[in-house]
Amino acid sequence: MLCRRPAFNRRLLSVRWQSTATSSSTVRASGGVPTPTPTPASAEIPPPPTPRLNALRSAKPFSEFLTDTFNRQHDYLRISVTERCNLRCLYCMPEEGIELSPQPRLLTSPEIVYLSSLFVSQGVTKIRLTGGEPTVRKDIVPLMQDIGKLRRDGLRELCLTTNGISLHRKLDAMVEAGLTGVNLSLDTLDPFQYQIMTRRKGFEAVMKSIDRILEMNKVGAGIKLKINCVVMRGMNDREIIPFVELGREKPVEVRFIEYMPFDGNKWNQGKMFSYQEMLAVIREKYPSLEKVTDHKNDTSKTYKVPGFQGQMGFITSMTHNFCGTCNRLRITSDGNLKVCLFGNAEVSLRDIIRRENDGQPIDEDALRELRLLETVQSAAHLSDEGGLVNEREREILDIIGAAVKRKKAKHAGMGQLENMKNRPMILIAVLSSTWKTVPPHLFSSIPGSSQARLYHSQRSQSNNAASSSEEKNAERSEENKTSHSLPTASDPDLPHLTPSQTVHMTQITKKPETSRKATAACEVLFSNLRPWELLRKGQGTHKGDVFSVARIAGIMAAKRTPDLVPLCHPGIGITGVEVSVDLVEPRGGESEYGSMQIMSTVSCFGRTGVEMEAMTAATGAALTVYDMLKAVDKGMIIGGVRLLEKHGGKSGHWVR
Ligand SMILES: Nc1nc2c(ncn2[C@@H]2O[C@H](COP(=O)(O)OP(=O)(O)OP(=O)(O)O)[C@@H](O)[C@H]2O)c(=O)[nH]1
Ligand SMILES: C[S@@+](CC[C@H](N)C(=O)[O-])C[C@H]1O[C@@H](n2cnc3c(N)ncnc32)[C@H](O)[C@@H]1O
Ligand code: SF4
Ligand code: SF4
Repeated sequence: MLCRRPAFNRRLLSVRWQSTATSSSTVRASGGVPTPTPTPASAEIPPPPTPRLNALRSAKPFSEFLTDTFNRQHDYLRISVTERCNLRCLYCMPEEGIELSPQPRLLTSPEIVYLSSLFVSQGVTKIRLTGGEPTVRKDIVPLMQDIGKLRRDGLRELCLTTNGISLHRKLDAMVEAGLTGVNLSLDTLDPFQYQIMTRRKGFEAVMKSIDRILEMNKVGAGIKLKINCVVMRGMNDREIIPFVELGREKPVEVRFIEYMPFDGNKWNQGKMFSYQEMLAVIREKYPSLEKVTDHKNDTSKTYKVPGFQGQMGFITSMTHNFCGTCNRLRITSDGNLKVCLFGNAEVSLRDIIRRENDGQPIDEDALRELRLLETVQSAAHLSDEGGLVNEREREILDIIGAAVKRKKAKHAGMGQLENMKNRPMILIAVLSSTWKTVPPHLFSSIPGSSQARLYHSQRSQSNNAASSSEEKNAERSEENKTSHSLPTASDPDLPHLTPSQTVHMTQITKKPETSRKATAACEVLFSNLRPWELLRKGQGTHKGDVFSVARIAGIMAAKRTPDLVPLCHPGIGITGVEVSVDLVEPRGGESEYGSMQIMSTVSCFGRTGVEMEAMTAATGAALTVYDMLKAVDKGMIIGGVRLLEKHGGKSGHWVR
C-alpha cells in the first residue's frame, strides 16, 4: 500500500518538463532531481534526444514490464484522449452517438501526461493520440505541448489520428508542440458521399487540413501524412482508383483499411472489401504496381505505382493479421490499459493513480501534491539502472507488466475476426441487425433468375402445403367466423400482400408506436455546364432560388406521400423533415458537368416507417430542381433514389 505523502512539492507541471532539458541524462546519471526554472507551459520545443542519449537507450535492455511472453517489445502507446466526436461515420458510430462516460471518470490532462511519462521512462518511443476525435478535446494543444516535452526523455514520435475537420486551425501550434505524424481519416473524395458516410458536412475543412500539412511540409515541417480510408462495399469501393491517383502529384500515403466489426457498427461480411479485392482493382488499372518494403511494426502492406509521388498501404486486420510484430498498447479515455485492440481484458490505471487522491481526478494541484511527476523520474532511473527507487511506480509497472504478459499471440487469442463467435457485443449487433442471407423475395423480381425460380417454387410448395393442411383451413374458417370481414393477415415476406396474394394496406393496429427515422438521397446529373456555372455564381434562375425552392418542395412531397404511393399509410404523424440540396462540381464520369445532390431525413413517432416519405421528399426536391433548370438543360438525369438509413420499428437500425 502506498501512503499519502505529507511533503508538498509546489513546482508546476510545465516546470518539471522544463527542468529536464538539462536533466534527462543528468538525472539518470546522478539520480537526483534538478532544481527547475519556472517557464510557461508553452515554452520552446524541447530538443530531441542527443545521439548519445539515443545510443544509451538502445544499449540498455528493453523494459521487462513492456515485453510480452512472445518477446514483443511494446514501444508504441496509443492514447484515446476523448470519447467525443464531431462526425458519425457509418462504420464507427451510431447516428445518435454513444453513451459518454461521466467527466470525472475520464483521464485529466495531468494524468495523461503522467502515464505518458511513465511509459516513456520504460522505453515507449511513439505516442499516438486518438479518440473519438482528439481535436475536439479543449486542451489538446497544451496537452500535446506537455507530452511533446517527453522527447528529451526518449519519445521520438508524437502522432495524431484525426478526422481532420478542425485540424487546420490547430495544426501550426501542434507542430510547434512536437507533432511528427498525422493519420487523417477520409473515406471519399466526393463531398456529397462524405456527408453520407460521416452523416455530417465538413469535406472542405478536411481538404484544408490536408493542404495545410502539405504546405508546411514544403517548407520542411516533416509531418508524416497518411490518409486512412475504410473501404465498404457498395459505399466507397468505386473510389479506390481516385484515391490511388491522389498520389500521382501529391506525396501522400493512402491506406485502405478493411472494414472491421465493432460494437454497434452493423458490420457484415458482405460489406467487407478485402485486401485481395482492392489489389485486384488497382492492378487492373495499374499492372505495374510494386510492393514496397514495410517497416517491422507497420500495420499496413505498402505498394507504389512507379512514377507516382505518393504510395498506398493496406491495413488487413480482417484477412491477414499482423499481430506477430505487434508493438502496441492502448490507454482508453477512462484510463484503462488495453493490451490488444480486440481484447476485452482491461485494467484500470486511472484507479491506481487516483487511489492516493481518494479516487478523485488528479488535477495540476493534486499532481504537485502527490509528487507524481517527480517520481516518474525515479522510474526512469529504475529502467536505466535497474534499481528500484519508488514503490508507487513499482506497483503500477507490475500491473502493466502482468497485463502485457497476459497478451495473446493474436487478436486476443480469438483467431480470425470474422469467426469471432465469442465477442458478445459484436455478435449481438451482427445478429440483430443484418441479414444472414439476402431475403429471397428480393431476387423474385428478376425474371428467370435462378433465385427467383427457387423462390417461386418454394413459395408454391409452401402454399400448397398450407392449403392442404387441416390446421390452416381451420384457422381460416375461424377467422371468417369471428370477424365477418376480409382477412387482415399479411404475407410475412411482402406485407402489402395477403396470404392469398391480393393487395391490401398492411394492418398496423397492433404494432407499437416508436420513434422512427429514415434518410434517403438522390442526384440530378447535369448534361451541360450551364446549370453548374449559373448556380456556382450564386445565380438562381428566372424561377427563383433553386436550392430553397427545392428544399420546400421536398418537405411538401414528404407530407403528400400517401396521396402518391397507394398503399402508404396516411396520417403517420411526421415529426420532422429535413432536406438538403447541394451543388457538386464537375468531377468526371457520370458527373462530368456537375450535379445536385439531395438528401432528406424524415422522422415520426408512430406505428410504421417513413422510408417512403424520405424517398418521396428526395424525389420531389429533384423534380423541382429539374423544373427550375430545364430552361438551360433539358438533358438532366434524375437518378440514384435510395434509402440510406432507417431507424426504429421491428427491423431496428438498417444502414445501406
Ligand atoms: N489489428 C489492429 N489494427 C489496428 C491497430 N491499430 C490500428 N489498427 C488499424 O489501423 C487503422 C488505422 O489506425 P491509425 O490510428 O491510423 O494507426 P496506425 O495504423 O497504428 O498508425 P501508424 O502509427 O501510422 O502505423 C485502424 O483503423 C485499424 O484498422 C491495432 O493495434 N491492431
Ligand atoms: C476510431 S478513429 C479515431 C480517430 C479519428 N476520429 C479518426 O477518425 O481518424 C481511428 C481510426 O479507426 C478507423 N476505424 C473506425 N472504425 C473502423 C472500422 N469499423 N473498421 C476499420 N477501421 C475503422 C477510422 O477510420 C480511423 O482511421
Ligand atoms: S472514425 Fe473517427 S471521425 Fe469517424 S465517427 Fe469514429 S471517431 Fe469519429
Ligand atoms: S489485434 Fe491485438 S495483437 Fe493483433 S496487432 Fe492488433 S493489438 Fe496487436
